[in-house]
Amino acid sequence: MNGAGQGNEPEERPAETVGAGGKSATGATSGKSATGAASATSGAGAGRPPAVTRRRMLGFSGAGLLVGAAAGAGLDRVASAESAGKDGPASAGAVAFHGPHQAGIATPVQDRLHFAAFDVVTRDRDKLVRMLKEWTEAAAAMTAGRAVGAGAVGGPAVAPPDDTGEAEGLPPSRLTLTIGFGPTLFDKDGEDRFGIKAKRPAALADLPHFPGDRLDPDRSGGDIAVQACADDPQVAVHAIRNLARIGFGVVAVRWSQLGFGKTSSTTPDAQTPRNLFGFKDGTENIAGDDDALLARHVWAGKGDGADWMAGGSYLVARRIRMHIETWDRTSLREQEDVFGRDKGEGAPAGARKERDKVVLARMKPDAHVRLAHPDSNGGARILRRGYSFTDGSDGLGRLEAGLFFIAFQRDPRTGFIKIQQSLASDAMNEYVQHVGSGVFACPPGVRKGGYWGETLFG
Ligand SMILES: C=CC1=C(C)c2cc3[nH]c(cc4nc(cc5[nH]c(cc1n2)c(C)c5CCC(=O)O)C(CCC(=O)O)=C4C)c(C)c3C=C
Ligand SMILES: [Fe+2]
Repeated sequence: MNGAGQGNEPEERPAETVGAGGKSATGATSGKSATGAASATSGAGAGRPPAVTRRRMLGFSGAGLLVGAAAGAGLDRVASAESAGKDGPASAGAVAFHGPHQAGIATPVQDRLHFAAFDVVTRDRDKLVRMLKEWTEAAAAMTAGRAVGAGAVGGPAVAPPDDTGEAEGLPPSRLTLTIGFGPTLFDKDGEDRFGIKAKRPAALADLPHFPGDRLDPDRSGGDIAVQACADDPQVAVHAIRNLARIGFGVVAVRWSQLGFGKTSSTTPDAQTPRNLFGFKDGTENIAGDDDALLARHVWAGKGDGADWMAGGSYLVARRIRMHIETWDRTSLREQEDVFGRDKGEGAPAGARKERDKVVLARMKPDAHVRLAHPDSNGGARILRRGYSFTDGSDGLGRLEAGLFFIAFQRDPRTGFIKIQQSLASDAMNEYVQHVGSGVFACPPGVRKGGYWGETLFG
């Protein structure tokens, strides 16, 4: 993966490396940095391995960290030279925030997710835009491994800190923040709260009811969604928490979801991850550096009917409960028939290796892969970026576990909706239930000096 698909330009940022004892490369252990910004060397980061830390890193040129468009070979090399910690070079890297497309779509998938859907609680368009600008500044800082504003301890003692502080001392962890706008932002019960109703893309259609859906309204919808992905859950949670704090009075969290163990990747050369059914998941996903497939199936284009979305993409999220106890009492043969791939290797039915040619006719007619395959859906393809979740148990001795399915596409009507309609006869339906849902228009990437949603509101 070389980041070509993402297209975000490399950024060069000065960075400060901190030793295990909390002593910075400048020799300072606490107090003000060269720019006067405060930095704390104890607390969350104490005792952690040397790493590029998320603190005030301005004005320091001694230990430059090149942050690339994606955590490709070049980035990893620099990160390992400057900042490899116990989690390895990849987790120390930063992913560029600015560029033609938002990061978090075609960029390599990180290990952890914190997804949050917000309701806008004001009717004041100016306030909303102001918040989006503040969010953008905070997002650019956090993804680069810096604290928000004056940081956790850099502001006046009489005011709440600009940054909540729990990510102090942690590396950027490849944090990406991806924003999307839901249908209700444009039109809530017929009301045009922010003067953007006419700009609602036809592709941002409400998802229809699918057979078997048991959607919880408290885990569905939302005016704005933010997908935070990182290799460290604390970094992802810190990002969402700080955006929610900044947005107080303008937005309120409607629902959120934590995820672990990515179930698809955008880097086919890496080992394919497994889902909670124990199967390799993401084998046939769109690769993050496949510019032709991304242009055709993932990025919205200028001629697609909503100019402000050109370079953006549509995110569909589904909280899918997996009845793993039932699954675990199912024979191996039945499990493999359900998917049409074998469990050990991930090979398609009748083949030996994961990447062997798929012959749909060798699969059961109701096999998941057969029904989801482009040949069964008029060529439809989506980029999957889902995560497993477990949210405790349900009081009936069952784990509340499943897949938080996320897919990006150029148009949900010809992407997710088309495929999900085919999956009505999926053998897997006996073992899963869709309990949450959302669809969001993710605008193009942010130019330097711009803000999230500028093409829509500007
Ligand atoms: C509507 C889209 C899809 C939903 C919802 C979905 C749920 C879901 N999938 C798995 C596990 C696997 N899916 C696999 C392949 C696959 N799935 C979809 C779409 C949806 N899945 C597509 C488009 C594909 C690729 C089909 C192809 O081109 O061959 C696989 C096989 C390996 C792979 O290619 O990824 C597995 C395994 C679960 C567990 C799940 C809901 C809980
Ligand atoms: Fe699937």
